[in-house]
Amino acid sequence: MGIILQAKQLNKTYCLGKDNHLQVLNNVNVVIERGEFISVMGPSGSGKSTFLYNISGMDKISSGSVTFNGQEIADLAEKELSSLRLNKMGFVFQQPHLLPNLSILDNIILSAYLAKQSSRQTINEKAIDLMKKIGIAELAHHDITQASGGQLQRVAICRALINQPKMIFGDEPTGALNSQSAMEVMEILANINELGTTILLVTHDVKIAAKTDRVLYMLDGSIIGEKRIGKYIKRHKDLKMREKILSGWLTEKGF
Ligand SMILES: Nc1ncnc2c1ncn2[C@@H]1O[C@H](COP(=O)(O)OP(=O)(O)OP(=O)(O)O)[C@@H](O)[C@H]1O
Repeated sequence: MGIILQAKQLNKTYCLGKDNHLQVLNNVNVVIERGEFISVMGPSGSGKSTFLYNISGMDKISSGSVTFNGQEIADLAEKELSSLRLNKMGFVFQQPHLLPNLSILDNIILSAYLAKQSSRQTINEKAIDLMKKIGIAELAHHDITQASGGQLQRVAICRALINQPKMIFGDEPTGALNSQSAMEVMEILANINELGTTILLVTHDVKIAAKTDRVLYMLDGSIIGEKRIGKYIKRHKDLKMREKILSGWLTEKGF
């Protein structure tokens, strides 16, 4: 398998003004193996999103080290970093952030055009294929106003997958969805992970975390514990047991 991402002594401090600094990440160490499906939990304000932005190169670390695919992110020039995010990483946020003047298909293929990896025809075929797998092929030529929240989040997942990333980062990807759509999106992410893509997502929801292999618990900018629950096997009884184990563990942590 091997390591895809490693953070060592990662610190992030925001400057709020003269002599006013806020340390949000505090000596965070983490090793993520290829193919893992990880969730990050913890109270509001504990630093989960900041952690995600700093390990994915979306924000600049203050000190320490983050390596992705063996490459030190802080050593990359802005152009190399953009290329890394475009070609090797996929992002899904709480809101899909789609462009309103483009069709759903064009929203999905835009980053593939920017990546310039394949011809226009190949990209279109790949996008349609992805949309079929994710159950939204009929929406290809629709406007984004013609789709539901759950469908738009599937569009965002297709967009994140179009350049075949090594790893997907999700910041509350199911946070704005009703429980049924949230579970459907989680099934899609679990299937993507089964095919080998590493996934890390931030969530407040035990039901979401119960479908991941390992849960990191963040408090006051540090990872203070982790729970390995292994690969999710799609059996209802098994899921209930995983939720129960996780809930007990989170209660111990004071969540
Ligand atoms: N750009 C910024 N400038 C200054 N402070 C920030 C910035 N971004 C985040 N913070 C602060 O960092 C702390 C951690 O925020 P972060 O969003 O990472 O927490 P979180 O655990 O993801 O919270 P939530 O669960 O509510 O989304 C908070 O105190 C927040 O106010």
